[in-house]
Amino acid sequence: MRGAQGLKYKRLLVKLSGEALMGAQPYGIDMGVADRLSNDIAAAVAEGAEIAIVVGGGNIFRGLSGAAKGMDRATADYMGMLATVMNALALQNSLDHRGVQARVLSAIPMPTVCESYVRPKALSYLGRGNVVIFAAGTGNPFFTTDTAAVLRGIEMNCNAVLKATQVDGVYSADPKKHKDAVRYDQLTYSEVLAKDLKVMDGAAIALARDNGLPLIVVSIDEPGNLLKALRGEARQTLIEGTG
Ligand SMILES: Nc1ncnc2c1ncn2[C@@H]1O[C@H](COP(=O)(O)OP(=O)(O)O)[C@@H](O)[C@H]1O
Ligand SMILES: O=c1ccn([C@@H]2O[C@H](COP(=O)(O)OP(=O)(O)O)[C@@H](O)[C@H]2O)c(=O)[nH]1
Repeated sequence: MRGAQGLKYKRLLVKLSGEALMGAQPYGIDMGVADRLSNDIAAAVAEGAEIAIVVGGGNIFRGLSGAAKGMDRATADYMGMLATVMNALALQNSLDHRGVQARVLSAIPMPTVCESYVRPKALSYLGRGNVVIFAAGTGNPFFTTDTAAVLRGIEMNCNAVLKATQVDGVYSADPKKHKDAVRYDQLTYSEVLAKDLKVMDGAAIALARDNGLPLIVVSIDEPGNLLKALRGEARQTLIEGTG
């Protein structure tokens, strides 16, 4: 039975970093982690939420690392975007096994592998309760999947973008390196940019600010956090507003 009562956000864009899918492994996809994330997504869909996902590719290939080894940055970035497609297919497969219909839409057309991104098609799938997984980032080199998440979040009329990460919010400094870092419950976009808080890249924050799209940063290590975030009950940092 679908009904979105009690949800603060009905339509959410979830950004999953490639590293989230890696689990404790040094590289690649841990299907156990993909399955745990799928359980959270399935629970959210069962509550009537409309879930769109942008997956990263950092567990397989990052353009910047390729460029550091002497590749052309644009070529390396295309390889990074292809890595996101692999992650998207793994996640789709995992959702499929839970009876959740998920569609992979790629910003780089590859018709024998998955569907291509077409905005009205994506909107129609979301309206029908399908999970939509956006692959290949924005389709352009020199961008990140964080920026792709905000872009698709705006295009899909999402109520917010939720960045599912390894920390439980935005801190005054990287909490993995600074034990005394302070966690914020709420920040404005301008504060994140002015303090240079590196939880999402500046292009993504500026795009969200210019379009008034709220950003939520939560930990994915805690099972059930997605549903809590949709209800507005998760331990998180909310980025919105002016000032
Ligand atoms: N000010 C900050 N607040 C929170 N996390 C931060 C901050 N600065 C750096 N980080 C780091 O950013 C990481 C989250 O970014 P994420 O996008 O998940 O990683 P990736 O680099 O794989 O895209 C956290 O694991 C944390 O260690
Ligand atoms: O619009 C985009 C999105 C991603 N990428 C490339 O894909 C890689 C993987 O994405 P990202 O680093 O954002 O993944 P995450 O950190 O979320 O795992 C990046 O390093 C870039 O090389 C790109 O070129 N354009």
